[in-house]
Amino acid sequence: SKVGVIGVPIHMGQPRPGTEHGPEAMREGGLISKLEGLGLDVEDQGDLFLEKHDEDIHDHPAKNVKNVGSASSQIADSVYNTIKSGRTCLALGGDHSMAIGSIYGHSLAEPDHVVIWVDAHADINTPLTSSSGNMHGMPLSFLVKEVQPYLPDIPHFDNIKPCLSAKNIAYIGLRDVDPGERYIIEKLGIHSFSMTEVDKFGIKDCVEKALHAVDPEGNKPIHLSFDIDALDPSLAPSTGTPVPGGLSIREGNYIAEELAATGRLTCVDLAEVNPKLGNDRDNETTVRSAITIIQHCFGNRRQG
Ligand SMILES: CN[C@](CCCC[B-](O)(O)O)(CCN1CCCCC1)C(=O)O
Ligand SMILES: [Mn+2]
Ligand SMILES: [Mn+2]
Ligand SMILES: [Mn+2]
Repeated sequence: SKVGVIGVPIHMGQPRPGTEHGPEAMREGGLISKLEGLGLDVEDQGDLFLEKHDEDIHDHPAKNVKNVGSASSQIADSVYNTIKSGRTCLALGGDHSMAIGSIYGHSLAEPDHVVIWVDAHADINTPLTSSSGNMHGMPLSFLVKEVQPYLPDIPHFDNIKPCLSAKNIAYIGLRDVDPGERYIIEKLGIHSFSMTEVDKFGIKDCVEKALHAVDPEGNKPIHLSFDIDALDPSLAPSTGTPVPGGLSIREGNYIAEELAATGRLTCVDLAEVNPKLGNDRDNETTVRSAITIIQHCFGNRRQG
């Protein structure tokens, strides 16, 4: 099958420089040849050239809205075009604000797609519920229709429209959720399999329940937004917001294999790899984990 790889060198959604080097780190780790080794037709589109802007709004609760808004439009165009060309899209981050554009672009091509969000965090703060103002903690709030009444005006996001229903999202791996996010998740009934559920039910049941919850008929295109910090920090130390007690590589691989097995995985984000954090060994470990997850999203199976 055909894959289109897009580098998304964005870091403005969070304060720690380095996520803009995530795509190149994954390429240097051999990602493209490993995907080709799976027999895939891989088109590496290189990194998006994200326009740089001087921020013109300084009193907004969200930081860098102009740069993130501009990047989101560019990402959406690129993801849309990739999917419309008949390729599964692989978007390499870059911080998780990249998902605003990747999910919106996916929804333009496949309006009824569902989202599996694998992350230590819920990333659904609004600018008003966020205590940090960092937009990598907000992407889903920009996309979920039911949250819109709670959002303040957000300049520079005119091109991004809410495109998701709460019932079409499921979380796996949560273990650091802010109060405002918890309120939104409960109020909207967003399906959530935190590390508690992973421990309680095991990963097989969590994946099965998550998929059934968002797509009971098993016929919708799937968007996997995978934040590398979903994995245990021992597996992904080079990331900006690590939280102990994360997914094992076996659990991460299992999620990827099961989504791949549906044959409906249409867009994959791999977010929050920051090669500037930690030492070389930490970088290698993190990049290797990211590549392993991606390989299992695209057909590699532990059974052979
Ligand atoms: C949990 N929410 C955080 C982290 C967002 C992580 C984004 B991701 O893309 O990596 O998942 C953290 C907010 N906390 C900061 C420290 C004090 C308590 C709140 C936020 O800044 O909104
Ligand atoms: Mn920078
Ligand atoms: Mn996270
Ligand atoms: Mn995230």
